[in-house]
Amino acid sequence: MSLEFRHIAHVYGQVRALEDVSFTAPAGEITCLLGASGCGKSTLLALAAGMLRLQQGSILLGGDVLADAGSSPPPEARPVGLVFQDGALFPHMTIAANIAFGLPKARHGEVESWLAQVGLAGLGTRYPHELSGGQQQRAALARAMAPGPRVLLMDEPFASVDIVLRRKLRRDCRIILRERGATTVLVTHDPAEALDIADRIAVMEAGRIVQFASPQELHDAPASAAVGAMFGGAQVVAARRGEGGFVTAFGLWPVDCALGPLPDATDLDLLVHADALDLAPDPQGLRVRDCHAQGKGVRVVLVAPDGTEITAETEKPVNAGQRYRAMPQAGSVRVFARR
Ligand SMILES: Nc1ncnc2c1ncn2[C@@H]1O[C@H](COP(=O)(O)OP(=O)(O)OP(=O)(O)O)[C@@H](O)[C@H]1O
Repeated sequence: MSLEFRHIAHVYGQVRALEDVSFTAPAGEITCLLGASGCGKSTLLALAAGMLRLQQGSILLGGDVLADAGSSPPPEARPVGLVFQDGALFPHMTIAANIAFGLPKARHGEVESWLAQVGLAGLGTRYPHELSGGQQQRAALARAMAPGPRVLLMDEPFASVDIVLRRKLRRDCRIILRERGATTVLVTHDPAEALDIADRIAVMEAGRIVQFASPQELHDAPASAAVGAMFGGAQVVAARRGEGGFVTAFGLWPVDCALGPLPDATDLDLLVHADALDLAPDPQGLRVRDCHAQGKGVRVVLVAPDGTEITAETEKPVNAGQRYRAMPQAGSVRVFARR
């Protein structure tokens, strides 16, 4: 069952948290709301959950109105499951009792199979404080999913778990959610997490959706330089269209470094991947500020005379005492009109 947001706007007093947000989380898929702190992700989720009343717009579940400005059913009247950052298990109940909580008595026999599904077989008699953070989150996931909600809303569900376990947990979680066919909306501020778990990503900026696309589409065709820079080592370089190329703080870059059509604008943002920059010694070039071997390659931070920095990735360490020219490879730079 799809979850559709239509023209949602929300204010807290003078603060405009959401402005004309419209998108559809497709049935059975995982949709991530991704954006910096304060962009409105949690507000959107709280509106869907019924923890906030809708002020403007409507939310539809499977094509039927779930809530609008005239009617906003409370959370318990909505067919949605909720998972929050801290898991929020009931501390005085065992894990099994937590999972059984939302189930009718006749279905309590299903608890064991839920424990097994989330990798907690044999731990049902423990209390939440007797589990690790990751185990608690998995129990919270099982508790939210056991009643079979048509929609699952998750706000930073892996935030309290360490980075190694987090990766495993979200991959397990993706498999369980996809197998169950739950329509999921998950809030995160971490682009890597969104890429790892989502079928679709709604990228938010200051209360608006700036792009709604699959991870592949975001990688191949970001809507702006800022969106592109969120994913995978790319950086934004300010430039001006000039005679023979792009005038940047790092020198003149030839037009053939551009990928795809050029926008009809003078002020530009260039999206450049660190590993697409070639460095060549140049006494008039950029100063090396840092050179850090990371195992796979070497990260080199260079500084232009005006203090602007750029990062390159090279195979071998550079000479920190030398100056270098940084030149993007042909066809490696996406060019956007500056907004
Ligand atoms: N109860 C509130 N009263 C006033 N302003 C609020 C309230 N809740 C949120 N805001 C403001 O609304 C905007 C959106 O907040 P929201 O919590 O939805 O963002 P977010 O993207 O989820 O942020 P974070 O990642 O930090 O949780 C922010 O400017 C925030 O300061």
